[in-house]
Amino acid sequence: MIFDALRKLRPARSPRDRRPPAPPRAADGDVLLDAGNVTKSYAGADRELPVLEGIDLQVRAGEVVALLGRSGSGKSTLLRCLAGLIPVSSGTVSYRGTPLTGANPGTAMVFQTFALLPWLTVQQNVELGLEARGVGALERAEAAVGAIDLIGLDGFESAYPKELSGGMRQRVGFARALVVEPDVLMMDEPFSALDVLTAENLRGELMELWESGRFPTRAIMLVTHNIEEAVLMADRIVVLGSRPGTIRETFEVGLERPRQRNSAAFEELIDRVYRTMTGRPKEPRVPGRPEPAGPERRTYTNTPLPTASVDGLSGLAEMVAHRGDRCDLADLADDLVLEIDDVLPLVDALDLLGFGEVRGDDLLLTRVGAAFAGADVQESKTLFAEAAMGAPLVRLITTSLRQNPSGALRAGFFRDLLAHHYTSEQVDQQLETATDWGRYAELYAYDADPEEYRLDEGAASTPR
Ligand SMILES: Nc1ncnc2c1ncn2[C@@H]1O[C@H](COP(=O)(O)OP(=O)(O)OP(=O)(O)O)[C@@H](O)[C@H]1O
Repeated sequence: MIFDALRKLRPARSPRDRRPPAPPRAADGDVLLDAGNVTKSYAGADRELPVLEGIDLQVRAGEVVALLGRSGSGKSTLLRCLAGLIPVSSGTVSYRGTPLTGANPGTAMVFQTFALLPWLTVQQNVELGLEARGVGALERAEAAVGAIDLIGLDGFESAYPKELSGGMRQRVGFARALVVEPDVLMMDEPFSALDVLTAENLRGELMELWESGRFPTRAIMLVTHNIEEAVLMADRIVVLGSRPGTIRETFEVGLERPRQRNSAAFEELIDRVYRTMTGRPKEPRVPGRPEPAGPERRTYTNTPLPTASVDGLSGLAEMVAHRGDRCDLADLADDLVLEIDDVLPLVDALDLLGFGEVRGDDLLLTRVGAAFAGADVQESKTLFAEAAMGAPLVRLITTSLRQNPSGALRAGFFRDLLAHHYTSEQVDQQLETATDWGRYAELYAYDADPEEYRLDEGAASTPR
């Protein structure tokens, strides 16, 4: 309503207004965004590291599309490619049939961290997007007031971000995106920095606006790591696999709005998505290389260490042991109010160590996993040392140290090896895990100064 009123009020465009004339309103089903065979790589130590591969995705008017995937699967990268904020490495992204050559004129972004300028008031922050497009002061002010009203911020126009709660700051983020009336509103984990109740409230208001038709956008794209949020909000859920990010599965939600969280259909869909995300990903296919005939040997290049501490994975193993060595993963995460992103690396770690495996919806402890969960500290260290030698990076560090006469090696040596295959953030994460695991297993010790691994004194008795 407010935006309708705003449209009527809108003064003639100022001569400085550099915005292209608004395209006609897209009809439901019209393709707004079209990604064709998109790949994206980032520069690594000596080559490009693939993040997205072979992405074909269309976003149509009238729909809410959620992108789900494990941490690092490339969700934000894909969103940024679609918004034209970063260029694709190959393939095309089109907006209303025209390939992008820069920022997408039909999108605006809401960020997890709000991205507000602290020295500007709410009103000035909201006007920013319009100012960049050369919109005149009067029109800017009126449009900002409309967006501020729509998103429930009226009364806060002259407040500075530091005076606002997290929820109100994110409302400013929404108003700033909506004020440009983008065809597609893009949201990168917009609720994940907010407390549960604030997130729930804002999510609900947003969906009410969307359903009421008062929203000035024709489609929404949402990046989230929260399966329930995706099922609550989206018409279509696209699940990305990792390394590189490919579309693993697409779910049509098809549930009536407002969605009933405790309906059987809602829960069934959550379970299906959960299963897709917890199931073992297929080994990444390298273009041009034939599929391996048998299971590929695990190496540090194809099997990264999950970001899971010994304490975390032991805790999960103990909880599964308490439930009879087998439990429904989604139920467990639900009972503990854990995000899937927190659980998955622990599950991956149990799997990599041979302590657990996922079958359908369930996580099972293996025989050795059950023994590990029930062991005293010394036994658990022995079992862990044996299992950790099956983790390629831990084995690499241990055998390299054993073969080095001094029994010591700079962390930089392993950092350099990993940098050929992983981004620097992933290298740091993996070395952190390898340090934690190796120390606990008493395979090796690590000195932060001068960043050096050395064989643990008790290493002679540890497995080869
Ligand atoms: N500018 C960059 N330069 C180099 N590597 C990058 C850059 N941006 C992202 N990456 C890497 O690309 C991979 C995908 O990152 P991206 O943020 O797109 O994933 P994501 O699925 O959104 O992850 P998360 O859920 O953790 O936010 C990660 O390994 C990340 O470290």
